[in-house]
Amino acid sequence: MKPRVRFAPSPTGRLHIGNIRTAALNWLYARKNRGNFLLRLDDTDTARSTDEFAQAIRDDLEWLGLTWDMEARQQDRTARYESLAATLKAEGVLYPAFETEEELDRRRKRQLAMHRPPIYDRAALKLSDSEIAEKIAEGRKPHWRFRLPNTAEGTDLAPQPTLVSWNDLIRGDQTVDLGSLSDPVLIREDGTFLYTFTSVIDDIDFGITHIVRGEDHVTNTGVQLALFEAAGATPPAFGHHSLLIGADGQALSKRLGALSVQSFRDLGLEPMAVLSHAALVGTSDAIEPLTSRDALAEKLDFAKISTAPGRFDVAELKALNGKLLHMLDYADVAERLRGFGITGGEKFWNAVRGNLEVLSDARFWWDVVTSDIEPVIEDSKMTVAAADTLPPEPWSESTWSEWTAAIKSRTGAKGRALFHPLRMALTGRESGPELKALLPLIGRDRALARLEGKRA
Ligand SMILES: Nc1ncnc2c1ncn2[C@@H]1O[C@H](COP(=O)(O)OP(=O)(O)OP(=O)(O)O)[C@@H](O)[C@H]1O
Repeated sequence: MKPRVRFAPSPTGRLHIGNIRTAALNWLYARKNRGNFLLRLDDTDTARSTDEFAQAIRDDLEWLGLTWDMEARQQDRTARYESLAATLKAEGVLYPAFETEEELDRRRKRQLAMHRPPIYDRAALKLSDSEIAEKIAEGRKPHWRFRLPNTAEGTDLAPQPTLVSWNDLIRGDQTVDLGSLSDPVLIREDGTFLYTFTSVIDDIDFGITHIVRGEDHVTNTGVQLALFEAAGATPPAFGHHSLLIGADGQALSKRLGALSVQSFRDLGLEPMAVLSHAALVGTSDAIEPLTSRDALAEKLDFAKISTAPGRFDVAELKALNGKLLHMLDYADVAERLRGFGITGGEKFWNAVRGNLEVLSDARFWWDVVTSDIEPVIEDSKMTVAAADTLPPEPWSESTWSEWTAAIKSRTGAKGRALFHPLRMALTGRESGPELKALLPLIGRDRALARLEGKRA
């Protein structure tokens, strides 16, 4: 069966590199196995979800080339959630509870003081139908809890150790003890649904075959497996990857806006560099740039994903971007270079591509070869000799070695003493692209003037 996977962000902020890792692993899995990738916007939290964030998520995914075969928004599916909720309420799988946050907090503190685990005591399950009706008549609104299947015959309501296991695609055998958890609230007092519930219904309805997400969801998976069963559905396979943390160990959150895809776009980074980094960080593969999504998909192997948290350093991403640019052919970038006003063609691109961090850096070297710069004369004896021996045009890539051989025999200088003053005079910079490639692009008039210390 073809896999169907999904990426399910809440539209409550801009996607960060950790979210992108989840999106990339799912997308690449679908790609590798010729399956489908769904974008699901988990916007049941209406207070924090916005259309602007939803659109920004689409834009970021498109920029990365992570296209989707179908989109769903949870807000559009309320009728379906309500209908399944009604069934589960009638079956007693969902039950009403009326405690306030303060009351629950008091109980938790009491349990902790008695060295008991602070799990919900199921007091609401003891309410009779008439007590419930009375509270509702008083205008009180219930929230609804999922009765976890963790009691044994004849043990009343006391939770018993109840192990739920699955073979995780990434972490291997996993077990969650439903006996150690509170019955989760799935419907709030205002009637809105919580993620645990809506996510399962959507995964059933959309025929999701593999759920790949961050390990922040491992416990959730135990509960959701029980929910799949309560809804009479076969659960999909699950894989939980480690979370990414920032270089200084900080957690990432959409709400904080740190390390967002937008910030990478603003820096001028290439989508394939971001995608390569997102897919390979925290795996046993070296982080290297790949120029195509298909090549990245071929490399995907859940067995290679480490369970330790991955560290993300933007400096590494920038270095990766530089490596990627070095691999690109002129045809890949020609149009964008023209957009920067660069008309130097393939020769210029091949000369400078190894010295760029982001593509727009090419603009600087374009100015070096076509506009006036301030030369730096470090060693005038050397530059005078260089000006004297500068050969006539036409120039080629061999001009540089012929010319520097002539300067060397005239001055006796070699190595750095020979090359550094020439570089400083010709480019005004300590380092940069190979001069044998730059020199013909700079041209004789400009080179001569710069060697004479003139702005040219
Ligand atoms: N730091 C992270 N590293 C890797 N994956 C992550 C990270 N944070 C979230 N994810 C994954 O991103 C997907 C989308 O999750 P979600 O929308 O809840 O993101 P979030 O960043 O945790 O959001 P928020 O900060 O708004 O709660 C989930 O599958 C989640 O596991």
